[in-house]
Parts: sequence; C-alpha cells; structure tokens
Amino acid sequence: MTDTAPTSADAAPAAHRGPAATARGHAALAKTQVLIEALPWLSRFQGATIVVKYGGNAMTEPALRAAFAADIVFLRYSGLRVVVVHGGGPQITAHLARLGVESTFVGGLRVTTPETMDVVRMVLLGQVNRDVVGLVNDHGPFAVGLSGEDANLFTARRRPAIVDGEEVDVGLVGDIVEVRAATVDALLDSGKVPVIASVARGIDGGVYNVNADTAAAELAVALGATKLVVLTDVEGLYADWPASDEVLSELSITQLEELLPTLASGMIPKMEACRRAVRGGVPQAHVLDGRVPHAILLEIFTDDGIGTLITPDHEPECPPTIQAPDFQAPSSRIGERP
Ligand SMILES: Nc1ncnc2c1ncn2[C@@H]1O[C@H](COP(=O)(O)OP(=O)(O)O)[C@@H](O)[C@H]1O
Ligand SMILES: CC(=O)N[C@@H](CCC(=O)OP(=O)(O)O)C(=O)O
Repeated sequence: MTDTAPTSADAAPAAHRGPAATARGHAALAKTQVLIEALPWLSRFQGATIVVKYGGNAMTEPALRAAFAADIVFLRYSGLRVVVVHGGGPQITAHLARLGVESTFVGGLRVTTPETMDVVRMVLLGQVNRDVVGLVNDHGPFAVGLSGEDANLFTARRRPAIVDGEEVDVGLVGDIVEVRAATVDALLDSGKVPVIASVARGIDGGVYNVNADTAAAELAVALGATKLVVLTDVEGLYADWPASDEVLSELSITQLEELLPTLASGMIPKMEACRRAVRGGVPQAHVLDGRVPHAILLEIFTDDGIGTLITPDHEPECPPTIQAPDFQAPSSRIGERP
C-alpha cells in the first residue's frame, strides 16, 4: 500500500461506497476491536512512569530488537514516561571470549576483575547502549543514552554474591546505594526516552559492574514508577526450573520471598530486583518473555496477561490495580513532541 493522504472518498461512510467498501469496512472492524481493547489501559497508564529492563538475551534477533524499539516508541506516543535500563551479559561474555577470557558467574553475578570491568564498560556503553539508542531513534529523536556514572545517577558499594547463605567475593560488582534521578526526570519531562547502562560510580570513586535487573529496580523505586517490566529469555518464572516449565503467572511479594532461596542462576538477581521494586513501592513488577515480538505491548495494552507478575500482598480490587502516581500530570509531560 502506498503512503498517500486520505481522500474525501476514503472519509465517506462505507454504505455510500458500494458492497466492496462495506466488506472492507467489516474486515477493519476487527482492528478497531484491538484499539478499543487498549482504551482502558491507555487511560490508566497516561502519564505513568514505566521502567523497562532490556536483558542481553532478549536482544539477539534483529527483528526482535526492531520490535522492541517500536514498542518503546509506541509507549512514548501513548503518553507514558518510558525509561529503558539495559543489560548485555551475553554481549560482554562474547567480547571477553574473543579476548580469550572465560566468564564466571556466582549467584547470577559476573566475577569482575579490573580488566573485566574495562570490557563491561566498553561493551555496555560503546556497543549495547549505542545500538539501543539507534534503534529507538529510527522512529524519531527520542532516546538519550546514559551511563549510571553520568551525573552520579547510580552510586554503588562493592557487594559479595551469596551462595548457600555464604558471602563470596565477586570483585568489582556493586549494589546501588544512591540514585540521583533528577537527570532522568528532566529527560522524561522533555519527552525523551532515557536509555541507561548499568555501570555505576563507586562510593570510593571507582567504577562498578551492577546487574542490570538490580539497576532497573532501584531506578523504578527512585522514580516512583508505576511498573517495572523485565524482559528476558524465558516465559517467566518457572515453578520448578529446570524440571518443569510451568510458569507462575502471579505471585504476591510474600510468596516470592518464600521462593527466593530456592532460585538459581540469572533468576536470583531478577527476582531480587522484582522484590526490591515492589517492597520499594512499585505496584507491579513483571517478568516477560523478550523472545515474543511486541511482548510489552501485549502485556500493557491487552487483556492477555503474560509472564510472571509480582504484586504487593494486598491489592485493591477496584478501582484498577495500577494507579499512575501522576495521572493528572501537566500536559508538558504527556504527548508533547520533543
Ligand atoms: N525458576 C526459573 N525460572 C525461569 N528461569 C530460570 C529459573 N531459574 C533459573 N533460570 C534461568 O535464568 C535465566 C534468565 O536469567 P539471565 O540469563 O540472567 O537473563 P537476562 O540476560 O535476560 O538478564 C533463564 O534463561 C534460565 O536459564
Ligand atoms: C554484576 C553483573 O553480573 N553484571 C552484568 C551486567 C549486564 C547485565 O546484567 O546483563 P543482562 O541483563 O543481559 O544479564 C554482567 O556483567 O553480565
């Protein structure tokens, strides 16, 4: 179909344009249903802040990357304040392998020597961040890339991994102790989409490798976000992984905390991040399958719940479970073209 402007004939009622046009009109009805289904969700999320964690495993296919960028821009045009915090674990591992360095993870965290830290910083900022910014900006001048070091967005303190209740040193890995979200807020106010790499400045002035799930959760709390969405490479949290692939579709924070000690590998920081977000006041943390094209749009704008949703213990039943903190946000925050 060519991209021509609608004519007055297009605008005429279907009944005045003969049987073929009427049939076309009926076919189009299905599309209007999809749009109408989105209406309550559009209203609910208007002006709300949503933090999307984009995991390195969800970035592998070019078509999926393009679909992700389109979703982000769709959310932005729909009046949401969208922040992307990205990982890039597989990309860091691939680069280290090219340098002949093997990657080691303990409790889901990369063992990070000073040499590894240089590669983490280079790959996350020089490669992954640029790629995500570029994909979003194929749709217009929205994305602005940042490191957690910029304007001291994230300050971190060295942390160990915990294995069977024991602390294990994993090198230059940090936990975020302070978030200065003013720069991110200012970008959101001006209609931009901040795209943030999970590298942090240390309280000792050094540079720390922070798990991207952890960084996304801390930022969601600091921004008073309505929702944290974590995109990964599984359908959600499996009840008995790896023995079963039954997805737990909804968990209260207490149920999650009971499960946490039984979790393995990459799910540990992911579910700890969801716990941190919900305990920190974010009403919903959602783990979604980033291998499903347009998973974010499916989750946010349709009635089909997918993935694993973590909520506080006592959800209000009605009105809606999600309340945008700045529902009446000033118009300069919503729908304004950058
Ligand atoms: N209970 C579980 N449910 C689902 N996946 C699990 C579970 N426990 C461990 N995993 C593993 O965690 C991985 C997701 O974490 P990770 O590889 O760090 O993803 P990402 O790169 O998206 O952050 C899954 O691919 C799976 O191998
Ligand atoms: C401390 C730690 O493990 N940091 C991660 C940071 C990137 C990340 O979290 O990437 P994904 O979201 O793709 O897993 C790492 O070095 O792999």
